[in-house]
Amino acid sequence: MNILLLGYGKMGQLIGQLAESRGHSIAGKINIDNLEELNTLDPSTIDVAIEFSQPEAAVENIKWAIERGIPIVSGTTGWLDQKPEIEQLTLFKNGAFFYASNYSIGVNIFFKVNEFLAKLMNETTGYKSSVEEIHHTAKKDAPSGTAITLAEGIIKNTEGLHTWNLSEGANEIEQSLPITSKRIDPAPGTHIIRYSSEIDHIEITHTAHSRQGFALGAILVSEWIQGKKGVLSMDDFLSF
Ligand SMILES: NC(=O)C1=CN([C@@H]2O[C@H](COP(=O)(O)OP(=O)(O)OC[C@H]3O[C@@H](n4cnc5c(N)ncnc54)[C@H](OP(=O)(O)O)[C@@H]3O)[C@@H](O)[C@H]2O)C=CC1
Ligand SMILES: O=C(O)C1=N[C@H](C(=O)O)C[C@H](O)C1
Repeated sequence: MNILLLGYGKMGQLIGQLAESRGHSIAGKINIDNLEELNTLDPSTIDVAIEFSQPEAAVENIKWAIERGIPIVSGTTGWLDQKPEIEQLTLFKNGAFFYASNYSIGVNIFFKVNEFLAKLMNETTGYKSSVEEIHHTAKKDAPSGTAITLAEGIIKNTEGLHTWNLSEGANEIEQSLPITSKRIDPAPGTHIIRYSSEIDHIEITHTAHSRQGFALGAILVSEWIQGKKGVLSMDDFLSF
C-alpha cells in the first residue's frame, strides 16, 4: 500500500516505521508546517490516509481525504462532536471512513470485558463505578477517547447512569459516571475501571507498555479497509 500520514508526530512516525517494515510505502508525512505538500500529491496513487494529528486538525484532514476518494483511518481523539458530519460526507461521497478511539487489540478486548462486567454489576447493589485514565503530559485532550468509549460501555449497561463527567474532586454528580484524568510521563495509556463498595472493590486495568499496539492496529485496519466502503469501526474489523 501507498500510505499518506496525516499527522507526523509520535504516532505518525511510529506508524511510518512499522508500515515500511511491512513492505508499504509512504506517500507523504504531513504536519502543520508542511500542509501545502498536500497540493503536490496525486490522490489516485494513495491507497489509504492514516490520520493521527490533533483535535482541531482532524476534521479538515478527514474531509480532505474523503473528498479525494481516499480511504481514511483516523485515530485522533477529542473531536467527536463533529463525527456525524464526517459520517454524512462519507456516505454522500461513497467513501470509506474508519474511526477507533483506540486501535490496540488488547484495549478492544478490554472494551468487551468492561461491558460484560458492567452487565454483571448492574445486577447487584452497593457499588459505585468510576473510570481513571493516565497519559503522558503532552496529551491535549481529557478525558482520553478510550476513557469515553469505556464510560459509554458502562452507561449503556447500567440502569440509573445517564452520562459521564470529568471528575476533579470528591463531588459526586447524580446519575453520572466520574472519569479522572491524570497526566504523568511517560505513560502511553492506562485505563482503570473501578467498582467500590464498603465491603470491597473490583478493578480492571489495561496498561499499554508502548505505542506499538496502537500503531500496529492502525496498519492492520488500513490493510483490511482496501476495497471497502462506508462508515466502519472496530466492530466491523474484529471478529469478537
Ligand atoms: N486511536 C488510538 O489508538 C490512538 C489515538 N491517539 C491520538 O492521536 C492523536 C495524535 O497523537 P500523537 O501522535 O501522540 O500526538 P503528537 O502531538 O505527537 O502528534 C500530532 C502531530 O499532528 C501534527 N499536526 C498539527 N496540526 C496538523 C494538521 N493540520 N495536519 C496534520 N498534522 C497536524 C502536529 O504537528 P506540530 O507538532 O507541528 O503541531 C504533530 O506532529 C491524539 O489525538 C491522540 O489522542 C494516540 C494514540 C493512539
Ligand atoms: O494521546 C494518547 O497518547 C492516546 N490517546 C488515545 C485516547 O485518547 O484514548 C489512545 C491512547 O490511550 C493513547
